[in-house]
Amino acid sequence: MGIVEKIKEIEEEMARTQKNKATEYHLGLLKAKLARYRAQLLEPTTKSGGAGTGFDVQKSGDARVALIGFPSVGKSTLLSKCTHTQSESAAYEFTTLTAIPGVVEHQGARIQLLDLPGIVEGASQGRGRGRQVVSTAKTADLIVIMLDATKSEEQRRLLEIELDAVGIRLNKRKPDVVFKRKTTGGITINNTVKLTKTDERTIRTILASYKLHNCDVMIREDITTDEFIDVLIGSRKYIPCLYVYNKIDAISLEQMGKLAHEDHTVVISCEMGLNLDYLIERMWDDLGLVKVYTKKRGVQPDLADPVCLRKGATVEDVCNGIHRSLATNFRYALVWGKSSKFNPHAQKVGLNHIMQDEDVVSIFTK
Ligand SMILES: Nc1nc2c(ncn2[C@@H]2O[C@H](COP(=O)(O)OP(=O)(O)OP(=O)(O)O)[C@@H](O)[C@H]2O)c(=O)[nH]1
Ligand SMILES: [K+]
Ligand SMILES: [Mg+2]
Repeated sequence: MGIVEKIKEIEEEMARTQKNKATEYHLGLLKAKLARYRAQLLEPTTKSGGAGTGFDVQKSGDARVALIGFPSVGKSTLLSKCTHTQSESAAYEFTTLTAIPGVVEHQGARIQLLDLPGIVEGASQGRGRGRQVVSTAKTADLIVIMLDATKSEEQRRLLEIELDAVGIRLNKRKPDVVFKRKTTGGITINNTVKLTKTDERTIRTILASYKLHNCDVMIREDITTDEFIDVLIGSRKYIPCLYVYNKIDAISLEQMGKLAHEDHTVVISCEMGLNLDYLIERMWDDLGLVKVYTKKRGVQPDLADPVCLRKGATVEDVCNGIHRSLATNFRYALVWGKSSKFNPHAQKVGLNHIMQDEDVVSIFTK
C-alpha cells in the first residue's frame, strides 16, 4: 500500500470514530500516524522526485505575498491591476502555468506579489502542479487565499485543507511549548496551565510513537493534540493569511456585506477596480512591516525614502538596511517617535533598540 492510500485509510478511520473522552486517546494515536505519513509524503525522495519544492522564483523586495486559489478566481487579473507586471488572464481554467512575480510599492515598501497557477482539491497530494503551488506558499510572508464571491463557501475550507496538509498553519501562533530532547532521564511533562483539549497519556503515547523516550516537555498553553504533534514535527510554518473575495460586482450588496464582516477578509472586484487600495493597506498591516525615516544631523528627516523593516527590527537592522559598514562603526543612535520614551526629545539608544513604525532615527558612527 502506498503512503497516499495509508493516509486515506487513517482519515477514513478517523471520520468513522466518534469524538469523545473514550476515543480521544485512540484518535491522538491516529493523528500522530497521519502526521508522520504526511511528512513522509513531503520528504524529498530521489526515486520519484516527489519533493515539495516550489517554483524557482527569486525572492525580492521587503516581503513576499503568494496568491493561492482555485482556477479563474482572478489571481492574474489582480497581479496585472496592482503591479506593473502583466499576467495573462482568461475565462478558461489553468491560464497561468507558472509563478509570475510582480511588485507592489506601498509606503516605501516593495512587496513581491506572486501570481500562481490555480490549484484543485488534492493539490497537496501531488496532483498536477498543485504540489508546487502549495510548496511555494510556504515561502511567503503572507498568503492571500483568493476566492470567487459568486461560488460556494466550501472553496475556502478546501483550500485551507490543502495548505494544512503541507504543514502551513494560517493565522496561528506557534504553540507555546518548549520541547527538549535528552539522551537519558526519561520523559518529564510539565504544564503551567490546565489541559482541557489533550492529556498527558495522549502526549506520552505520541512521544512513544515517535520513539522519543528521553525528553523534557514544558506546556504553557491549553494546546490540542494536533498542536502538540506540530511542535514535535517542528517544520510547521505559521503564516498570516488574508481571505480575498473577488468578483463582488457579480453579487448582491447583502451578500457582499456578509462576506466583508468575516475575520481576515477583504472583498474586492479586480475588474471594476473596487477596494484594491484597501487590500494593499491590509497586506501591509498583516505583513507587520515598519517604516523608519533616517535623519542626518542638522537637516529634516527624509520622509520620501523610508527604510522598510519587519516588526521587531532593531537599530542594527536599520544600519544593515542602509550600508553594510554602518553597524561595525556604530557609536549610538538618536530616535524620535513612538519607540522613544522621551518624545519629542530624542532618546539615545544602542544597536538592540527595537524600532516602531514611523520612528525617525539618526545614526552616529566612530
Ligand atoms: N465579474 C468579474 N470577473 C472577473 C473579475 N476579476 C477577474 N474576472 C474574470 O475572471 C476570469 C479569470 O481571471 P484570471 O485572472 O485569469 O483568473 P486566475 O485566477 O488567474 O485563473 P488561472 O490562472 O486559470 O488559475 C477572467 O475571465 C476575468 O476577466 C472581477 O472582479 N469580476
Ligand atoms: K483563468
Ligand atoms: Mg492566472
